[in-house]
Amino acid sequence: MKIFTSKQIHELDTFTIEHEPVSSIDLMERAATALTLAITKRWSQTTPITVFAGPGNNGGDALAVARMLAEKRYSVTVYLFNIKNTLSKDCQTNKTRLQDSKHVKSFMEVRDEFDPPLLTEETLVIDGLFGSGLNKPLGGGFASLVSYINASGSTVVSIDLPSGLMAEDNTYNVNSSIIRADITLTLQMKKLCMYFADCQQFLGDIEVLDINLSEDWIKSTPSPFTVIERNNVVSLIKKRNDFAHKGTMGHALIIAGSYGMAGAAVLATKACLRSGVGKVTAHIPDRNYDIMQISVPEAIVHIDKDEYCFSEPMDTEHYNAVAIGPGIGQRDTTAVTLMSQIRRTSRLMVLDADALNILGYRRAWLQQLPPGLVLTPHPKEFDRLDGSDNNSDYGRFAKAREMAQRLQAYILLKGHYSLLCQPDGSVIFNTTGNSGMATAGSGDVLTGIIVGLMARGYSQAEATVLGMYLHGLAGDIAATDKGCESLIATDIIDALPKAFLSLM
Ligand SMILES: NC(=O)C1=CN([C@@H]2O[C@H](COP(=O)(O)OP(=O)(O)OC[C@H]3O[C@@H](n4cnc5c(N)ncnc54)[C@H](OP(=O)(O)O)[C@@H]3O)[C@@H](O)[C@H]2O)[C@H](O)CC1
Ligand SMILES: [K+]
Repeated sequence: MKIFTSKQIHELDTFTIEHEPVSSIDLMERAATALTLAITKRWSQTTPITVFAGPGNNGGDALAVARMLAEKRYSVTVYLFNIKNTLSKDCQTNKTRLQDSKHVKSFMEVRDEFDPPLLTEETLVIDGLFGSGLNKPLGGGFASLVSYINASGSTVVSIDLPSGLMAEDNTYNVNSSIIRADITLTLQMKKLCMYFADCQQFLGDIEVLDINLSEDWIKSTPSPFTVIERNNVVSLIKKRNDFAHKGTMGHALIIAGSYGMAGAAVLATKACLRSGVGKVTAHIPDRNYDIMQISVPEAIVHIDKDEYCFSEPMDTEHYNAVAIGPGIGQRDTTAVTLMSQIRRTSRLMVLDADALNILGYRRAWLQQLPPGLVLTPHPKEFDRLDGSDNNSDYGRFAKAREMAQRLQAYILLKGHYSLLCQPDGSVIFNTTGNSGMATAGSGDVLTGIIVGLMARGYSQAEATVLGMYLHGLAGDIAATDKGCESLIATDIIDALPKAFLSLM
């Protein structure tokens, strides 16, 4: 599924109006009908409703919704903010239609002075101040109104977007000037900001309302940003050959787990074995030998000459894919060995955890990375690689996208919605997964899955897409059983079989 920018959605709007054809006011009426239905489904006629409408089409939607609710005998009070004395054409038409309707309890057009009405916990506020046409953070009277609504304790339904929230980049926005909605009823499709963790505080629950904008336009218009859907993943899954044996199903090498961090190696290795690969070799320091042999009898164990850490590069000819990083630590020996391992490895490679921290603390080395690597940073690891404290998820996303192009790497930025930035500039968002997966070892599991899939014959793009989807899906399956609070990384591994099966 594609994600479009607000500028593109505006074009989609115009295209639909021309080609369906439908008049712009009728399209607004369609949107308002869907919005009204979503509201009446949730709240009964006894709910007192206060509608705040802005001067653009978001406000037009709100006025139409107010009229429809009033006609359904809801008690509706409406404030239309027309500070500049200009309303969009459809907003103006809906103002007239509202004034002509006999059922609206009270309608007030605000030109300058505004005495905020009493809002209680019983009030349902419909926020139609600004939507996708917002062009800068709210200030002045609008910022005060937003703070007033947020402090009121009323339930807030936002139309299309919480007013004050930009559809894409909120890096320089002012949090106190953004509506904190309980529900956002967004039109036709989710906007980019809805995939970022730091915007969730404003959005509440999101419901997407289909208003039948042009399917043809949506199909034929490219977007660099997409969301993985189940059918994309199902079509990626390779069939196993009936005559397969372990020698033909790929051999993964996992370099992980310094002394004291054996668990990271164990988790990555187990997850790798559960991802369909033929064989897995774990390269670990001597001290972790028994732990690995006992914990994962299916693994082949290769011992480093150092008792405690990764200190000698491996010959990787015999492997199909290599993962380096979980729990390897950041000793200087390991750092130097990591670089020489990267240089001499011609196989598909995923770098995670300490491998990324080592690079993050020696950023000059980034220039030496070969193209085609898979990097799986969480936000802090990414910030180290990037050398800055990114203070917004959009900012981090934009930089990861740029870095993936610059390094020609596949950067899988982990988060509530993990996203994969590809060397060609495209970004794929993943929506499987849950907050229970924010737990130690979860990332090691993902690395194990990805290296297993690459060893099994998937390309970097396929393995990362399938890997992040499966990882999240296994986490969701595990959470139905264990709940989010108690979920641990091992539960994700244990749910991998069910996750695979659900896609077959
Ligand atoms: N395709 C769809 O999904 C449909 C969407 N609809 C609704 O339309 C809005 C978008 O409407 P638009 O008129 O483009 O924009 P807004 O209503 O969000 O806002 C425009 C007005 O807001 C003023 N503005 C912008 N930023 C600020 C600010 N920081 N402070 C004060 N005022 C601001 C702007 O004035 P300017 O003079 O700055 O241009 C405009 O007056 C979408 O969100 C949906 O709700 C359709 O109804 C159906 C199809
Ligand atoms: K809004």
